[in-house]
Amino acid sequence: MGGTFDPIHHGHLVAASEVAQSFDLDEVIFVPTGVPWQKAAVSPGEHRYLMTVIATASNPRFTVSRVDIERQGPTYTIDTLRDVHAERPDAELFFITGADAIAQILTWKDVSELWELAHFVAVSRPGHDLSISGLPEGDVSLLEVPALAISSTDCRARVERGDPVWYLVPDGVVQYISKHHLYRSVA
Ligand SMILES: Nc1ncnc2c1ncn2[C@@H]1O[C@H](COP(=O)(O)OP(=O)(O)OP(=O)(O)O)[C@@H](O)[C@H]1O
Ligand SMILES: O=C(O)c1ccc[n+]([C@@H]2O[C@H](COP(=O)([O-])O)[C@@H](O)[C@H]2O)c1
Repeated sequence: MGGTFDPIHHGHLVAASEVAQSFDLDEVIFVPTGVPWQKAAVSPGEHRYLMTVIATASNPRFTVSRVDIERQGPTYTIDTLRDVHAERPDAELFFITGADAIAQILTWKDVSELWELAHFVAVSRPGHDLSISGLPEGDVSLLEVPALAISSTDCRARVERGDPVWYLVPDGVVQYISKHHLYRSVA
């Protein structure tokens, strides 16, 4: 599952867990983006990586990869999938996205080659239509998951305002955000 994870929240974790169960996956690799070229300024990759490690540490099937944060330049999923394939040449790869991301996928780099590298699974997300018009149906699956109306944008805004993010993100991530004074314009 690729994402900016700024910060990782329970919407991400539920989506990953539901896809793992539905598709009988051995492992879900969370891949924090390095430089997400379709997003404005994001927190340093190392913070996003460490929050993702903290959030996933208790699940033996969840792991975190550094391939995107260690690659120079903008992050493209075509490179993510090639790197993960190189590390696990025998694995069948699935790429987990949300309904908002799948709607944008035709704008991604080398989109026509993505389908050869992985099967794409798009999960439902409150406020976004789950549809696949224009995408190769056999290469993309749609999955309804329990609706959690959580976004990283809202979590960041809550921290900035001094509102709690307990229960929106894992406890360890709340503590990490506080310890490193993330998302506050005045530290
Ligand atoms: N609540 C959610 N339910 C289902 N999928 C989600 C949810 N939040 C994020 N996703 C999906 O997880 C992936 C990574 O999301 P990302 O890290 O960009 O989080 P985000 O909450 O969308 O962040 P931001 O608000 O900063 O844009 C994307 O494919 C996104 O669609
Ligand atoms: O390959 C691309 O061009 C591309 C463009 C936008 C997003 N992505 C990937 O989509 C995933 C979700 O991205 P985001 O920015 O919504 O967190 C993440 O793995 C990104 O690297 C990929």
